[in-house]
Amino acid sequence: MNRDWIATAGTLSQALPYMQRYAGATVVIKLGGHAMGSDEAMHGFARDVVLMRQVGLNPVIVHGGGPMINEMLGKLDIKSEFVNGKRVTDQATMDVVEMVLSGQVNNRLVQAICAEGGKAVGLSGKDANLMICKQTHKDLGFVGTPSTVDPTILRDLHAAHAIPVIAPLGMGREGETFNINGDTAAGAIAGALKADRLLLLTDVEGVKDKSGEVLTEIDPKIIPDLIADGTIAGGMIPKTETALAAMNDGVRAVVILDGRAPNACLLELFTDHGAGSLIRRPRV
Ligand SMILES: Nc1ncnc2c1ncn2[C@@H]1O[C@H](COP(=O)(O)OP(=O)(O)O)[C@@H](O)[C@H]1O
Ligand SMILES: CC(=O)N[C@@H](CCC(=O)OP(=O)(O)O)C(=O)O
Repeated sequence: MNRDWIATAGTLSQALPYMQRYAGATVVIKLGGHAMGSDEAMHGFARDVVLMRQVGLNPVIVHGGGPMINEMLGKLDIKSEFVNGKRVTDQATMDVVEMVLSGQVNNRLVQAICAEGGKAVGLSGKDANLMICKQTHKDLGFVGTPSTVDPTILRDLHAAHAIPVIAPLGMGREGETFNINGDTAAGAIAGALKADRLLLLTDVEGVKDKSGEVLTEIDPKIIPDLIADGTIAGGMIPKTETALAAMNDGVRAVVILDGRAPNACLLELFTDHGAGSLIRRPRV
């Protein structure tokens, strides 16, 4: 039993009503490469996911791995560049991306969740036609945007009490392999599942305003203005755009939070104060 977070949360009695409220809920969690830096962080995350499953939630994990891909490309002396947060992906780069995401990062995360007592099953967007992609933009090469998402396999895995762990890769109609930005993949999967929550775990506490304060709740209507005036920039743009697209597809709420903080997901889901920046339609 994971007791650390109970100490942080205050009391178990505070958490219980939230656990009951979320019983049966689908929660898609995107774990970015920066948030899974150390083995300790990965195992801490794995423990939280196992506890979620034990109290009756249906977690779906989508991972990134940008820093790990960079490291391998560096070793192989392959240069890489990003345009608007997306990696320009030629065939040689695609081969490395697939090897690192499916062969290394996915396997390690599956292993960590299994070691903590969960039944994790690793797959990529290619498995069971989970994500069929179209090319995002010619200039980016093999970068894909999911055009058809079939979440049947994820429902089957939940019925078997398993925890799906997904590498952000997809298949093209011509049999190509596409590299999908991790946030985009998580948003597409959350939308297809009409998830109750999409948690985007990153390396900052949340979305910050101009003065650097974390915005604990954001009305989706103001996000385009925050992007236009430069308050939201860089890697936070795809995250907030993913949040808007996922909510459009029927996801109830999205939270952007610090994945490096201990018990981040549990504190978000099972405490009064939550964590990070909550994006949802204001109640009327
Ligand atoms: N308004 C903002 N609030 C918080 N972070 C922001 C904001 N605008 C830009 N950022 C940047 O976005 C980064 C998160 O995006 P990214 O590095 O792509 O994360 P990840 O690798 O976890 O997917 C933060 O580290 C921060 O530098
Ligand atoms: C198209 C594109 O940019 N794909 C990403 C996929 C991994 C990812 O998203 O990793 P993080 O979440 O750790 O940033 C990449 O090649 O780096």
